[in-house]
Amino acid sequence: MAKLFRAVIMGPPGSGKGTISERIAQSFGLARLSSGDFVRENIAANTDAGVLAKTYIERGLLVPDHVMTRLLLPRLEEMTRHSWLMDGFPRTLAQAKALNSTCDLDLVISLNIPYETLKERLSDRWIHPASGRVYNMGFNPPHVQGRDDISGEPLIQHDDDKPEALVARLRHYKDVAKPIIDLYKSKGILHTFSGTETDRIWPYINSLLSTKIPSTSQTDTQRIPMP
Ligand SMILES: Nc1ncnc2c1ncn2[C@H]1C[C@H](O)[C@@H](COP(=O)(O)OP(=O)(O)OP(=O)(O)O)O1
Ligand SMILES: Nc1nc2c(ncn2[C@@H]2O[C@H](COP(=O)(O)OP(=O)(O)O)[C@@H](O)[C@H]2O)c(=O)[nH]1
Repeated sequence: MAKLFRAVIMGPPGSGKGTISERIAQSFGLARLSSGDFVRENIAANTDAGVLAKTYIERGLLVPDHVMTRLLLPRLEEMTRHSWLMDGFPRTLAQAKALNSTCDLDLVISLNIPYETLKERLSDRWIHPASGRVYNMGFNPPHVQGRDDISGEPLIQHDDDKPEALVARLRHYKDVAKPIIDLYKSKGILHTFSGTETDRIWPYINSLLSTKIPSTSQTDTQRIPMP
């Protein structure tokens, strides 16, 4: 069996984690895992962790570490035979340490995008909540305005994507991400990509990953459902 590959993508809100994860999943056939999707699925399914998580998200807070690890680590342990890319976890040093004790990461991608760019992108971000598909009215608009391309269902905007919420979110990201980035740097697995356009960053990520994992066909792409 080919060696398994485990990676994490980090970056502030709007930095392109979701967009780039999707491209990586399509090009390299990794399972794409999103902590935000897991949280939302657990809320929708009314699991114990989901009910608890909802009380924090409603107040605009991050979900506490012990709830996140209870939600995610068992899923990762089930994925012993998959290569995967995780978006949105770890978001704190405690989460990074918990992840460390579950698996060995091969690579961490960190996106470094200027504030003005993040602000512009997020004010124009539209999401299909059920699938997590993300659109931008300029960069990748839906075929029909306000509707998801695949399901035709309505798109929504998150309140915390509004500029007034963004400054606080970015400050928070910088504070909590620094020790995580330092940890991965010290392990020699951190790769940082800077720029204002995903299409210009993507070729560098693509060529880095090409040296680490073999390309597979797009049909191998999977979005992992809830257990
Ligand atoms: N690792 C985590 N730790 C704590 N809370 C989390 C974590 N991942 C997700 N959550 C919670 C809080 C988030 O506001 C919510 C949705 O997450 P997510 O989909 O990643 O959206 P987001 O809007 O916070 O991130 P981004 O804008 O960077 O895509 O779920
Ligand atoms: N204009 C523009 N928008 C982009 C670019 N890359 C991503 N986006 C959009 O910016 C928003 C944030 O991207 P997303 O992948 O959701 O970032 P995340 O919050 O880090 O997961 C989405 O609406 C994307 O469609 C880019 O290069 N240019």
